[in-house]
Formats: sequence, C-alpha cells, structure tokens
Amino acid sequence: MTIEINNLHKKFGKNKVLKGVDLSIDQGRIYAILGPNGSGKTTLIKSILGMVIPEKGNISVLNSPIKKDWKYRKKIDYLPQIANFPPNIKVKELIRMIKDLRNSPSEEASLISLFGIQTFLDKKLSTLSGGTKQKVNIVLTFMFDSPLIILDEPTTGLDPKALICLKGLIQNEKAKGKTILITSHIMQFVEEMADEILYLLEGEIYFKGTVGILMEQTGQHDFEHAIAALTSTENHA
Ligand SMILES: Nc1ncnc2c1ncn2[C@@H]1O[C@H](COP(=O)(O)OP(=O)(O)OP(=O)(O)O)[C@@H](O)[C@H]1O
Repeated sequence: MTIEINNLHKKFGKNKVLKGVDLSIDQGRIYAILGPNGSGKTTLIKSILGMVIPEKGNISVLNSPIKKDWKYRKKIDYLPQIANFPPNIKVKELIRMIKDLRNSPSEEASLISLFGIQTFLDKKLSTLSGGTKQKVNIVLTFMFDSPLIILDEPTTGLDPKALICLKGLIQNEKAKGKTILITSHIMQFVEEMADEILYLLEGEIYFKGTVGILMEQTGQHDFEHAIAALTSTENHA
C-alpha cells in the first residue's frame, strides 16, 4: 500500500474540512482527487505531505507512519497549485536551488527541452507568463525520481502541446510503477488519465472507483455528467 489513511480529521477554526477520511492508495496507479471547490482536496494532499497537521487520524506513506518523521518527504515529488518562488531569481538559478535543497539525483535537461523552455533559463521568474511558470514547475517536479508523485492542478495555464507532453510524462512515470495523485477541475484530463476517482464531499470520501463504475452507478453516459450526478444519488464508497 503506498498511502493508508484512517479516520483523518482536520478543521480550520470552526470549519470542519475533513471529517473522518479513510483511504487506501495502491502502488502503480493514477488517482484523481475530485470534489467541489473548498471540499478539502488540497487539505488532504497537504496532510499527506505533512504541511497540514490533522487533529485526529493516521497517515502512512510507503508503509511508515508519517508522524515525527520527515524523511519520507524525499520520496514524494509535489507540484503545488500555487508555487511561490522568489520573483527575482532566474529559472536556471531556481532549478539549481531546488536541486541543492533536495540533494537527490535529477534529470532536468530532457524535461527542459521537452517543454521548450531553454530560452527562458536566463529569465527572471517574475517576467514569465503563467503557462511558462507552470512548465518550470513541472520540470522541478518531474526532474527527481520519487516513487510517489502528487500534482495539484497540473494543467493550469498549459497550451495544448505542453498538455500532451504532461500527459505523456505522467503515463511514463506510471509505467515505471510509480503512484500518482492528481487534483484537477478539467474533467476531460481526469477521464483520460485516472485509473481511479476519489470524490471528496462533506469531509469524506463519497465515492471511490473507476470511471466505468462511476458511469454505471450514476447511469450517465459521459463523465462530466456522471460527476455532476454523484451528489444527487446514493453512491457512497
Ligand atoms: N490555512 C487555512 N486556514 C483557514 N482555512 C483554510 C486553510 N486552508 C484551507 N482552508 C479552508 O478549508 C476548506 C478546504 O480548502 P481546500 O483548499 O482544501 O479545498 P479544495 O477542495 O482544494 O478547493 P478548490 O477546488 O477550490 O481548490 C476551504 O473552506 C478553505 O477556505
């Protein structure tokens, strides 16, 4: 089991976001974490990363409980939804900085040419377009070789060519036996990529299963409508 979560609770003030999440994530599959805005997708991801500390519950990553042991973070490649990097440094300096921080082997050259960002290496981050920044973030995420990859809204701002590259990259990593967790509001992307859907609602995993099972349970013929129908039928995980 790559990730095991039991009875996870997290609130911010009076706002109870996660209310007893139970979840098992198997190795070598692509999982899409879906749910309405504010349903707690990012909170769940950050709990797995140890960036949010839950009040209650247990999380194990790669067979070890994560409490009080931060070393497991090195085994996760994480693409944040909003990356706050210093604006005044150049792309190549950022790549260098992240490599030094991680102190793990990295393979950035092929990714830089795959996304065609060679000409931006000497540019400051503040001068880049949104899509180019996202390409840089993708390079920073995929240049390491960790068994678990977590992508929070990876498609944001990407043009079609970059989107195709991203999909290929994700499939390649899966073929190597890696486990991939993705949040996305782009249903076409999710349908194409995900082996399994995890739908968060009212602080719990409301549905867990394949796209096929989701369609069958909701009686819908397209994925977008099946997701929309989830909340109006009884489809508990
Ligand atoms: N650091 C924080 N302090 C206070 N409230 C927070 C904090 N982080 C998240 N929240 C609240 O927790 C709830 C869940 O937020 P979260 O970002 O996990 O949702 P999400 O499902 O990822 O949403 P979206 O689809 O909009 O990205 C929201 O109501 C949000 O306002």
